[in-house]
Amino acid sequence: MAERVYLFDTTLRDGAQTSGVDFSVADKRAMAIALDKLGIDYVEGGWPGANPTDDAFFGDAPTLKRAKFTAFGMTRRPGRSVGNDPGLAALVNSGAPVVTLVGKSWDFHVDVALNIPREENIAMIGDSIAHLVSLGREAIYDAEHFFDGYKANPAYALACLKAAQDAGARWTVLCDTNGGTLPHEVARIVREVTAHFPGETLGIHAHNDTENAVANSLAAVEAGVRQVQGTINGLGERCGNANLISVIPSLMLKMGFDTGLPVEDLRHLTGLSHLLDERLNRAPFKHAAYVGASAFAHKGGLHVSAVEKDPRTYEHIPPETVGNRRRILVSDQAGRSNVISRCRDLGIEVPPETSKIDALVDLVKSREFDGYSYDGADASFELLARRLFGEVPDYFTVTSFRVLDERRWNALGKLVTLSEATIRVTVGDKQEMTVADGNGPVNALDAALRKALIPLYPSLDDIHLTDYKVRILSPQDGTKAVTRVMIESQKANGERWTTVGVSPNIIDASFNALHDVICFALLKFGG
Ligand SMILES: CC(=O)SCCNC(=O)CCNC(=O)[C@H](O)C(C)(C)COP(=O)(O)OP(=O)(O)OC[C@H]1O[C@@H](n2cnc3c(N)ncnc32)[C@H](O)[C@@H]1OP(=O)(O)O
Ligand SMILES: CC(=O)C(=O)O
Repeated sequence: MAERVYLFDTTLRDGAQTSGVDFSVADKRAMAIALDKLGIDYVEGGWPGANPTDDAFFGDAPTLKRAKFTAFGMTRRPGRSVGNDPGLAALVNSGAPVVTLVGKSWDFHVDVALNIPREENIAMIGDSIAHLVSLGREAIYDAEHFFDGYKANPAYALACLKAAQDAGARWTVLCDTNGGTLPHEVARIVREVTAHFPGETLGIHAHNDTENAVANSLAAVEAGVRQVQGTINGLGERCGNANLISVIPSLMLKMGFDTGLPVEDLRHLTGLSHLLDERLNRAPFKHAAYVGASAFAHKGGLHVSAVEKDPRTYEHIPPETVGNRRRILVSDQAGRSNVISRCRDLGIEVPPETSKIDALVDLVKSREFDGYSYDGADASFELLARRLFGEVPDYFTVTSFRVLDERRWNALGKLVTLSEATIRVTVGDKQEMTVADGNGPVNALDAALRKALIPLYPSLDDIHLTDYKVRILSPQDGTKAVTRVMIESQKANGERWTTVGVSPNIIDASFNALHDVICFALLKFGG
């Protein structure tokens, strides 16, 4: 039977120490519930007594069905009794059934950061853990800087662990607080520690300062620890903590451990990772292992050709196992297989003549050479393919446009820049000329184009531009540089699509991308 490894999530505590992260009580509640639903064993909610958010969160703690809700804090202050320590009192009063206490285990830290006798630190650990245990709490000792401490003074580091274990700690967790320990050192030290304490009482808490937090956590489990601490998406102080989104499937699928989660539930990992990004208002990291949009995205022609035959040729696991999906990209690295597969995904019927596919591959490559990028602009790729296959009607022709920008002092004595666009459009035998203002040249052009087209194609009325990105492709050319514009649009029904335009003239590049926005909308949603 597979051995059990316990999962401890500290997204809401160490994750809250990430620069730029500021959880609200509602964020904490949503994440705690999601972590519980996944089946994490311990959910550390924060540090009661440290700030009003954590006080409010613990004051009205979510009811977790499976996970043990955990409070975090530190050992008693030097020179105080446990019964007279406001920090410990806040932890006890939080009502959390489990309390994690951070305490020193590196003699250097005891000397420098606490500046107290080394025996007093050991007493602080033992007294504080015993106090919690006497009050019926499950107590966990996070041995801060354990690996650095063990390298400097193994006897002292082990004595700190012993104090916690003797006092009744359920777990003593070996922390690589500065994140500088490498996997071979973690493996060696954990093996040595398991000669003194059973692995079933030991945990690992790894920081990512050498990009090894996940590797260190897996090495520690391999060497004997049975609890892994980490965060969703690797949040945490400085470079972050071990990313549980990678740790969990690696433990289960690659190392054969039981984490208490059924393998089928790994499919929730991608959603959980995205939920955190949404709460933090961050774009998901495309290249994240297992759950990123690129984790199973195939670009090279040789890869796609083989993946089409059997995905195992270039995929370490089936993407669906973790709730992800395969993506076939089309770019200048593509061959026929990419293009055929992409067309199929987009519901484009692939013509039987290989010459048409070859023509599409050549067209994609030559447009990418000019600066287009179809990797992230599916709508422009679909239009390119369907145009080549003769499937896109001539909805409208823009015979000319003109954009004027004027910077002047207005009647109120304020400096303003005004934009105005004039556009001439032919639709069938009708000709339209419209003029519109905008808060910039692209906005004015967009407004003028819609003004001309909406009376003829009312379905365009509920389309909004949700993102507009400009990239300079030849910075060495200074202001003459070629620019690439990507526009993301959304219809009121929530559908989103991205188009691309390229030109040395930024207005022209924007117009090309806008033109595709409108053509794609007409193709998909009709007039
Ligand atoms: C490795 C880790 O990530 S541990 C978690 C770190 N997380 C945080 O610090 C976030 C939350 N922290 C806070 O809000 C605040 O630091 C508080 C409320 C906990 C404490 O605030 P303050 O009382 O103002 O103390 P401050 O933060 O300046 O310094 C920490 C104090 O704790 C002492 N201390 C540090 N570790 C320990 C420990 N394990 N046991 C007892 N005391 C400790 C320090 O020596 C220092 O004491 P001093 O004030 O006498 O110099
Ligand atoms: C406890 C903790 O966060 C650390 O030692 O890194």
